[in-house]
Parts: sequence; C-alpha cells; structure tokens
Amino acid sequence: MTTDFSFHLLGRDGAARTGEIRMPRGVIRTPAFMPVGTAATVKGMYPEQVKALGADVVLGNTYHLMLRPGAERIAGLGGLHKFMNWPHPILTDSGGFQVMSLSQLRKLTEEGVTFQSHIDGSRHMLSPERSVEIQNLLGSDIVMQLDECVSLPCEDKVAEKAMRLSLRWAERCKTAFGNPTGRALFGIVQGGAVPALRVESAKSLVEMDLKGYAIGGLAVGEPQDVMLAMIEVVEPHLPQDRPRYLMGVGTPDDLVEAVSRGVDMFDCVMPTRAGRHGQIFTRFGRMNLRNAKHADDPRPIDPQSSCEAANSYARAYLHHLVKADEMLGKMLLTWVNLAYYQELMAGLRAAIAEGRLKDFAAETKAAWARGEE
Ligand SMILES: NCc1cc(CSc2ccccc2)c2nc(N)[nH]c(=O)c2c1
Repeated sequence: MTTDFSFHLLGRDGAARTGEIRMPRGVIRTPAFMPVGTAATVKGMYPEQVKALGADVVLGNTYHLMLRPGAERIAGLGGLHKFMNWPHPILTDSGGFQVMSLSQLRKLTEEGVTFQSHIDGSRHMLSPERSVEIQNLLGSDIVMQLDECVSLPCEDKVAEKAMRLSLRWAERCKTAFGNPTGRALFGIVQGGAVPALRVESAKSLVEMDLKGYAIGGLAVGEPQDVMLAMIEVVEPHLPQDRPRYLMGVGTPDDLVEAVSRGVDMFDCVMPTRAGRHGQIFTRFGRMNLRNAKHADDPRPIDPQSSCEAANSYARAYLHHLVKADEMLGKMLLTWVNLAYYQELMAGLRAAIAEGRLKDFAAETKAAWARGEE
C-alpha cells in the first residue's frame, strides 16, 4: 500500500504543535530541524551519521545540483536519494533564493529568472515549470515553489511586487506539479515586513490548497523581533492541519521562539557552517574552540551528550584541530552542532507533548545564559 503524504498533530501547547509528517520514505517528527545538504552532501557528515543523530529529512538544493552535476544526470543515476545514499525524505528548495544570492548577471522576468552559473559562467534559466521539473528529476519528496525573496529592509512596493510574482509562480508550480501520490508541493509566504502583504500572501496560497506552507523572506537581515512579529501575523491565516516551514532559520534561540509561535519545520546552514569554523552550540550556549582558553583544557565539550564528538574528545584536541585547520576538526564540530540541534528539537517535541513548553524554553535559555557549569 503506497502511503500518501499526511500530517498528524500529536500534541499542542499554546500555539506550538508537535506532530508527524508521514511519507512513503519515512516519518518526519515535528518540530523538525532539517540539515542542509546543498551539493548532495551534509558537509563533513556520513549520511548514516546524520540519520543516527535524529534527522528525519535533509535538504537538497535545486540551484547547486542543476549546475553540478545536473538534474538529468542525477535522474539517470537513479535520483538524489540513491545518488547520496539517503533513503529517507528529502526537501528541495526551488533555486530562486540561491540564484538571487549566488549567481551573476541574473535577469528576472514574469517567465522566470535567467542567470550565469557562479561555477563556470554558463547560462541557465529557472521558471516555475523548470524548477518543478528539476525537483521531480531529483526525486524530491517535498518540492518548494519558485519564489522571489527580497532582502530587508526594502520599500513596501518592492515587497509587494515580489509577493505578487511569487503568488503567480505558485499557481504555475501547482499546475506543473500535478497531484503525485506521496509527494508534496509547499507554497512560500512572502511580503517582506509588511503585515497586510504577509496576510494577503498567506490567504492566497491557502486558497490553492497546498500540502504545506513555508514562511520565506525572513532571516534576511531583519532583527529577530521583526521576524517573530511576521510569524505572528502569518500564523493565524495558515491551516492548523498543514505543516509550517520557516526557511533558513536559525539559531537555537530562533528555533525555540518560532516553535512557540506555531512553526513546525526549520533548516539553516548555521550548525554545519559554524562547526566548520570552530563555533559550536551546546546546552551551555555558544563556544568558540579557536579561543586560546581551550588550549590546555582536557575536558570534553559535554560529558552528558549522547554525541561521541561532544563526550569523547578533549577541548584541547579540538582546539588544536581547529587551529591546524584539520578536516577532522570540521567533521567533529559539525557533528557536535547537528547533534545539539536534534537534541533541542527532541526536547521541544517532548515539552510540547507534555504541556511544559514554557518551562522548557525558560530553562533552556537560562542554561545558555549561565554558560559553562
Ligand atoms: N534566509 C531565509 C531564506 C532561505 C531560503 C533557502 S532555504 C533552503 C536552502 C537550501 C536547501 C533547501 C532550502 C529561502 N528559500 C526560498 N525559496 N525562499 C525564501 O524566501 C528563502 C529565505
């Protein structure tokens, strides 16, 4: 029996929810943090390790994979799951955000966006239809609509133009995607920091009856309070029985605050990118292992962590690896960060299920503020 895509709410605590997204390739426990696997790899991690630390889904990137090695090539090799040895759910972004942030000589029209590859200068086009086609070729389980994300601050009319274009592109993506069993197309709410635009975007997308709704265009330069205010504006207009995904967010504090306001899914390069640079996230808050104060410290990062990278290696050793720019340092600290993010999400899921989210959030934040025990 083929499982279709379904979302089940298992518990609520205020606006916060815990649940499960059930798909043919597996179950995504929410609230969920989704490690970013841009070029068909979660940098520095074996896929088995990513699964073992609790990630149910990873992210792939249409922009990067269409440029290298190519969507048709990955399809010819059996699709992205087989290519990267990740048999569990994969969510792919539509590519528009990365085009605007990475490529050169880009031209955006009603049809789509043309651009030059940041890798070899070759010219490419992404339309709503081509983005859906590429994500289908990759075999993506959750497909994101093509959208236009504006950075903040920006003029209201700029945000309005991008929001309305994104709505027209959502319609075209829905037509191109069709209704395949077991796979989902998510819309992306845009509208900058303008409440009325955010509400119009959410209401229009909900009328399209999509399987899930992302909140885009946040964590693009605005302060955290503006981001949280936009979540509060949008949330009441999103259906309770569909997942909500806040794109490209964020720090552990962002996750706690956004979960408390009703967000179910997150992705962010922060834990992997910061780990590669020696910056780690722990239940005592942030640490920079480049700092000389760790040079003679024989203690592991956190003896109580279930992650071997956090409980079995001396800070002095990790400091040495970071200073020497050793590959193993990047790998171990990426592992530390992803393990902590998953530990935090598991804690949030349990706290919501037991109706104690407020206490969990307060205790977690207090531990970050206290720092090292
Ligand atoms: N920083 C915010 C952010 C991040 C991403 C990228 S999320 C991502 C990255 C890699 C792989 C999968 C998803 C976005 N993607 C889209 N389509 N629209 C946005 O408004 C947006 C905003």
